[in-house]
Amino acid sequence: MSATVLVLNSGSSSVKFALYDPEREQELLSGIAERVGTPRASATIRLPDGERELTDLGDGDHQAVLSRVLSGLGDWLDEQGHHIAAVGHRLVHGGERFHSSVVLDEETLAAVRDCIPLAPLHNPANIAGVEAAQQVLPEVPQVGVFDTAFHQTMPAHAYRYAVPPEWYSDLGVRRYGFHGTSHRYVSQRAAEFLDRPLAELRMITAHLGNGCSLTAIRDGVSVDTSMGLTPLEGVVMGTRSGDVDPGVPGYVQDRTGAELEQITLDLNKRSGLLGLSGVSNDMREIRAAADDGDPDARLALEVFGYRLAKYIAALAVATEGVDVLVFTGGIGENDTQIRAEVLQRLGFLGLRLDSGANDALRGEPGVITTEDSPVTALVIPTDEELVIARDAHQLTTEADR
Ligand SMILES: Nc1ncnc2c1ncn2[C@@H]1O[C@H](COP(=O)(O)OP(=O)(O)O)[C@@H](O)[C@H]1O
Ligand SMILES: CC(=O)OP(=O)(O)O
Ligand SMILES: [Mg+2]
Repeated sequence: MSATVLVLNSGSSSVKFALYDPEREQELLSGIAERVGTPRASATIRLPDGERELTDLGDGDHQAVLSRVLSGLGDWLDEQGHHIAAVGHRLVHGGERFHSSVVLDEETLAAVRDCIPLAPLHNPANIAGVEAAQQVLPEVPQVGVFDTAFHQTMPAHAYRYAVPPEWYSDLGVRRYGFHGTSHRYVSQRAAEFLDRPLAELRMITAHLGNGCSLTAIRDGVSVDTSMGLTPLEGVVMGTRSGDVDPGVPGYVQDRTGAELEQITLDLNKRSGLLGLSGVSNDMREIRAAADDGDPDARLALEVFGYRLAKYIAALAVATEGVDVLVFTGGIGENDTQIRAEVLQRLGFLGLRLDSGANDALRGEPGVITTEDSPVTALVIPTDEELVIARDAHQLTTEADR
């Protein structure tokens, strides 16, 4: 029987999962469950020989979904001679407590629960995933891999906000940063790709997916990042506003009488590319609309690109100059136009676009600047699930080594 690692990314309405062979670092299957928490929940498992649809997931909660997915996989696992030796969970917020991944026992899980107020939109669903896995696979160790952990190296001048001191001391109001698993992975892969020691590179990584964030990396560690207390701060995202004047929610409340909760939801779900374009939160659809001449879609793209370049230049202060700029995430890996625009705007920092190389690169690693460019920009596909599988494997086999 070969030991595999199940990776779970449990959101409030969807659960993404993947199964890895940790020794070969190979993904064996992946899948997604949608409309989780409703009786209409469904799941798709992508196996090497095709897709399998699972419906009839009971009441559709995290436990029912996971239990059905595992029973649906049972035969296949047996046939292949695989068993699940560990489960790795994406956990969004680990507060100041977690600087690295951790085996989830009663004590550590309680500490993750303590972080719920910091991430009320993410942590409860993540924890529901852990509890479901504990129920369904009671003998199997569970590991938590935090979005925030990689950023715990930031200096105080980068993570403190200029707000009343008890907001920090009593409430934990500070910059935490997110997508750390992705920033950590692509920074290491970029150094390997360039065959240079990571510790010597002043690097900025741009994770551009549905959520978007940038990280300044020096000596291989995060020294600043664009997301803050929550994943709402920073650059423009699919549905999130990124930075706005902190006076905006109060102003909107005064003018409309809307509840703060609703305004926060609007900033998270009805803003960003979706809010500006009025078309979609999906970059491909916005591009298509802009190509058809839609002025709002064009403006959305301009704001997105401008704000991205502006933020990269700001983070160059944290790295004290830039050697390497990395693009990743669905947009960073595939959208050649946004990469070209950002590089053109940042020409003054020493980025020289190689248009041919850039246009040719979609979803694969590669350099997109010219050979004489003082700063190297490259594309590195991210793989958060692989990192979670690696960490889960390492932490659960360490004791045997
Ligand atoms: N070929 C493409 N061209 C431009 N954008 C793309 C392309 N493929 C995916 N994207 C964009 O990537 C974003 C999703 O990124 P992804 O990393 O998959 O998201 P998530 O954060 O959910 O993991 C969407 O805006 C999508 O439109
Ligand atoms: C924390 C965060 O922004 O995650 P995502 O990009 O998956 O929404
Ligand atoms: Mg992704």
